[in-house]
Amino acid sequence: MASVLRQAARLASSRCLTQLSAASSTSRLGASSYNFSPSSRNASTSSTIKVQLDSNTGVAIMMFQNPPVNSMSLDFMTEFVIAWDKLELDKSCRGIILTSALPNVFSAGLDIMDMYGTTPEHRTAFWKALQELWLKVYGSGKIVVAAINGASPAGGCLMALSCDYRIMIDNPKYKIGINETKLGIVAPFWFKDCLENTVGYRMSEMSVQYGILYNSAEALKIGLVDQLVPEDKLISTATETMIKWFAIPDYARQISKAMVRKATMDKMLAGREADITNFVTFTNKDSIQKSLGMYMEMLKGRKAK
Ligand SMILES: CCCCC/C=C\CCCC/C=C/C(=O)SCCNC(=O)CCNC(=O)[C@H](O)C(C)(C)COP(=O)(O)OP(=O)(O)OC[C@H]1O[C@@H](n2cnc3c(N)ncnc32)[C@H](O)[C@@H]1OP(=O)(O)O
Repeated sequence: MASVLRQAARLASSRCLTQLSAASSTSRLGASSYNFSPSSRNASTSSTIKVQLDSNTGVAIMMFQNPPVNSMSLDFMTEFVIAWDKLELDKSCRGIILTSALPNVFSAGLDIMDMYGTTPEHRTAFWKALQELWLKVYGSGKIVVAAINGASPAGGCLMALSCDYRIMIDNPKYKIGINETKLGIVAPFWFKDCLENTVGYRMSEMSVQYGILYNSAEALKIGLVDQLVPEDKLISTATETMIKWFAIPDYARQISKAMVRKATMDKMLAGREADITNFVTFTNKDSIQKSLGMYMEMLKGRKAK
């Protein structure tokens, strides 16, 4: 155990968890001191990411607004990481709620148009941006809660899986899951690892092969999300949940989080270059380009009906 703790302490000062100790101001706020007065809100906005930080509570809400479906394009992910870095450096921020500013969709996942018909250079930058985003969110010392207010397939699901807690609107029309095989593509190992860490080996084995998208009740049943709430209670529940987590001393929680996530993080960090090469090589294939093209056609055709 002592060696695990030493390792975790080393991790806490490593590249991906540099924010851990910086944010370790122990339990400044308990639930009783919660005050969400509008005057205490800081707002910062890029074109696709909107951030509201309440410096009284330490809760930041990061909203995706990349219409029509919050697809994770290179531009979106770049803006996400810039906004994320600002929050990480802000000591008044102890937790981040991820949600969508658009109706009916949390995120449609990776922007297919960034993978379809683009150059290898573009796809390299695209994949690096995705790795960066994931490393930041998954490796954050802050408490991160996903408030899932709509569809959340593939990359959208990965984003939710990278959080500490997932709350979803209780509505059967909203689906979440790792559905890549349905597009004729393969989710990389770290998508699969995040799913497996959350729902277990057997469930992820079925899930990634079939490319299953679960409705909200099914997602709760398998543990893909932690809680379902009515739409009008989503943000208040996410905020209250966050305040409860704030009662745990930051440093102890952060070290514990780092210990639990270390193996998954290390695997990605060690395989980062190979993962980029795999992605670019895989998406260079004619058959994969054809699958992506057909999927886009299907999406557009569905709309035309
Ligand atoms: C062996 C080694 C392997 C290494 C790795 C190699 C391979 C690559 C792995 C890549 C991992 C991929 C991850 C992904 O995230 S892939 C994306 C998966 N996403 C989806 O399947 C979602 C598709 N979209 C939908 O199901 C729906 O759009 C919706 C999110 C449920 C919303 O439905 P609705 O409100 O009805 O909107 P529309 O369907 O009408 O869509 C509106 C417009 O948005 C366009 N759209 C939708 N999704 C995407 C997307 N992901 N990227 C780009 N564009 C998207 C859609 O075509 C419509 O466009 P239009 O208005 O111009 O017609």
